[in-house]
Amino acid sequence: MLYMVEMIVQIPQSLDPELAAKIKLDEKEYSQKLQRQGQWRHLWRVVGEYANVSIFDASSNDELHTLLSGLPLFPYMQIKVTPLANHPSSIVQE
Ligand SMILES: O=C(O)CC1=CCC(=O)O1
Repeated sequence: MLYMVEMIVQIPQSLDPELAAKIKLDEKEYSQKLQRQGQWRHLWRVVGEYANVSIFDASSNDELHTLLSGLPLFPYMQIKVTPLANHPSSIVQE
């Protein structure tokens, strides 16, 4: 199943900058692993915001929740999930 996932990152100013840098590196590694596995299909930056829009492919809501809650930045993000269905006019059916 495909999901549109919108993430807004809000790292507190009080967080140690070295720790913040480490979490961002871990986030990159984690996201690239999921992208290589095909579970994180698209990752787009929202222009002008510390936010992204992504497309995930997960077998269930529970699997998606596990993937998202494993994000190193999870404690510092607002996440909105929208499940996607095929559009009848689309020439690509997933
Ligand atoms: O910078 C972001 O939008 C948060 C993020 C998600 C995957 C990644 O590598 O960074």
